[in-house]
Amino acid sequence: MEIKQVTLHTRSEEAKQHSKKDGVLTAALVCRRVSNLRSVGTGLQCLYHHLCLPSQDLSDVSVLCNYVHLQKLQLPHNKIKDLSCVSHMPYLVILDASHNDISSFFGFQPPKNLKEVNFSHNRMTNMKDLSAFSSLRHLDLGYNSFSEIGGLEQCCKLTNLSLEHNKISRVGGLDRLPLTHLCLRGNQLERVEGLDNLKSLQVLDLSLNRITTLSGLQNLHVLGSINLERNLISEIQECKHVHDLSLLRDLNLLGNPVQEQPDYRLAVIFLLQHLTVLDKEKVTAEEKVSSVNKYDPPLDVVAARDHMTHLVYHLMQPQVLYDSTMPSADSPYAMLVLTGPQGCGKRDLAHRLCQELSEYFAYGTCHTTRGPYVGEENGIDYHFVSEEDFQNMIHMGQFVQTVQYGGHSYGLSRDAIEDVAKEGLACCVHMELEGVLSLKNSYFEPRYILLIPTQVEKYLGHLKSRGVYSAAQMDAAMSRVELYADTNRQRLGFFDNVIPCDDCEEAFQTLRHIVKEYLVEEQEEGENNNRGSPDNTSTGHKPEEKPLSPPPSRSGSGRLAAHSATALDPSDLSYRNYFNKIQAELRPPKSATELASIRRREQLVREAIVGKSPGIYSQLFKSSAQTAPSSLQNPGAHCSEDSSSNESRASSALTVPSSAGGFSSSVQPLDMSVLGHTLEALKGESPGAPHPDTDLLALAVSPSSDRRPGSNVKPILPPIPSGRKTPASPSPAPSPGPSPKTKAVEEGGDEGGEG
Ligand SMILES: Nc1ncnc2c1ncn2[C@@H]1O[C@H](COP(=O)(O)OP(=O)(O)OP(=O)(O)O)[C@@H](O)[C@H]1O
Repeated sequence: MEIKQVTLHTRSEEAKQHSKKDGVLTAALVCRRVSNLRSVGTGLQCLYHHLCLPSQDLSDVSVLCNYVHLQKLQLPHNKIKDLSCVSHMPYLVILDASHNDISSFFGFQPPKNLKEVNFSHNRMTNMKDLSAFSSLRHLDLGYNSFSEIGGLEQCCKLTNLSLEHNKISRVGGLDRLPLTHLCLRGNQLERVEGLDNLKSLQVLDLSLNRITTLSGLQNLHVLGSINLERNLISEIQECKHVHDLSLLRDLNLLGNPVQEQPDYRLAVIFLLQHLTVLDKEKVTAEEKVSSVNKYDPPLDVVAARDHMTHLVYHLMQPQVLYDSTMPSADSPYAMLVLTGPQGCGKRDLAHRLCQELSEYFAYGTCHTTRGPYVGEENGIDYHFVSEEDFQNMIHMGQFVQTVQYGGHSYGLSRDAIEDVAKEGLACCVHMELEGVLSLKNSYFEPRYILLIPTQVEKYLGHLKSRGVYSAAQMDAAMSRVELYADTNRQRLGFFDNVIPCDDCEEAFQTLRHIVKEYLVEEQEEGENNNRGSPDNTSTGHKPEEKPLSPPPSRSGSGRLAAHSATALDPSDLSYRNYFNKIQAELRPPKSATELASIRRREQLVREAIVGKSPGIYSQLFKSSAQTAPSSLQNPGAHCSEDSSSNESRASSALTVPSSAGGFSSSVQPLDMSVLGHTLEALKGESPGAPHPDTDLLALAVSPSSDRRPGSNVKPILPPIPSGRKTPASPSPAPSPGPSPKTKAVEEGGDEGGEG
């Protein structure tokens, strides 16, 4: 057996010597750089089949004419101009001549099995007919100076073609090629054309061009990845051209003007629901859910929205639709909010109140990302959750409001309120001022009671005695007392009552008294409209404690002897009715919105019962003109009650103003218009509304003034409520004479009262 070339030397040294010989490749160097020894012909002879000579400064490789058996030739990063030696290599399969000085396009006789050619980074300008190279599968012609594509028509096996970074302004001549991968990155394309018949195309790179539309891609049904980074696509509606590409998983629109569109990512994710990667970022399950909830909310999400507009849970449950023993179906939830600076004792008071008046109140357990303090119990004091779970809940739209406090997130979930409401009770929660501001912008209308420390030393002592706060935390808490006092001073009626909380027991007695006043007041069915002086400060000195009389049928006395509902039997129907009445009375009268909303909900439930549900996507974008409320774009815009117009109140339902303490909410405001459309679509009563069968995309992507999906469609909003005017609700606790320790607070109250 004869072995023609043997390589036993240190290759790097040899390479250096030969590179100095004017770039002429010698047999000796070849001899040292060949590899892949294999037998040929009769099997009596062995030859090397591969030659690899990168970065050798070679300009003359004519010696290779003698190496007829080469199958793989790699000569990248040299200075080669002439590759005619390849004409003598009939068995060549792979040729890499990238990064050379070659200007002649395929300037050699065709090796009949040539499958892969890399001519990138050369000096070629014109493509010529390659019909003699019919075995070609991979062809890389990137970084040359081609301005036109041509000569590939007969390359019937060509699957991978790269023409990146050339000067191509028009695509043509690729018809019917079996291309699976095509790269036209960095050319001068202004539109997608000439690709229509590439039925096998899976990966398309059109980045770094000047393309303005995705039209031209719609027939590429097996396309899985499109890179359009840094083009000129400016409209989300362009996605309609790739909407039917069911295998599309990866789309890159980075660096396009469309990125500036509001809600760009959610809208694209909604339109292209098969995407797993958008703009090089994985599409998360939360994003998919959020996008569907936003643009095509299922019935339960519509129901959740209704909660925000005071629609009622019970109506969604046909079995309780006409259950008269349930809390009044058309009433919103009752809520009591205790607010005040951290550590002022409001949480203990809330727990105690719920314990003592358990027939009326239950504690609304919030979620938090902070860890439990010693003695705290999960599910009782808080639902202690991870940051990730908290974020997930936000994405799923489960929170009514959230705030950041002391580096942790806190949130009140709809479930927390509903769980209490399902028991037929009013929900008692505690929260910081930012939470109150958030609720004030929602359709919840709780009673707000401010608990405020008036004696610095006592408050500090209390904070210290808890043994859980750092000095910085205590400073932060102390510094916020003035914020609360200021708010009370400057915003008349902002809090329904103010209770000094220096003494816990006294504060509790006052709180209980106030709450009882609420209940008595409501029981008297408006007979007693005098809910106290304009000064909302209460001290617990009760001028007279009014008994809360049970209905006449009830007897006995309990813990709250004069008025205790523990004496009542909750399973007793008359008790329930009595209770419902009180609970209904606790709430302000229904607004026009509530009534309209309730009517729509009833209609929706009726439709649902008879099996009629809105078709998928029927709400998509029909109403999206309103999908980015101003509050979303400008979260601080609605921090003042006074500045909120009715409409902005509606749309900024869950926004936490940033001005008060710099907190912000992560919960997206709800899109009221979606609700309106959903219901109108169901009822078919909206003359201007598109029919559910109307082409989704036509609706979704029509040109719009504000460039929002579907914003061309006039939204139908439910009527905007006037909302309860807090100042109109007088304080239930008559103001006794000022005591010295409440002076600071009362000064504010007096001011307000005079105002
Ligand atoms: N959902 C919420 N929205 C707004 N504020 C909240 C919410 N949940 C809790 N908070 C408030 O965040 C602050 C920090 O809560 P944390 O439970 O850590 O306080 P704390 O040290 O136990 O004090 P406190 O006894 O006042 O609750 C408290 O003032 C609490 O009332």
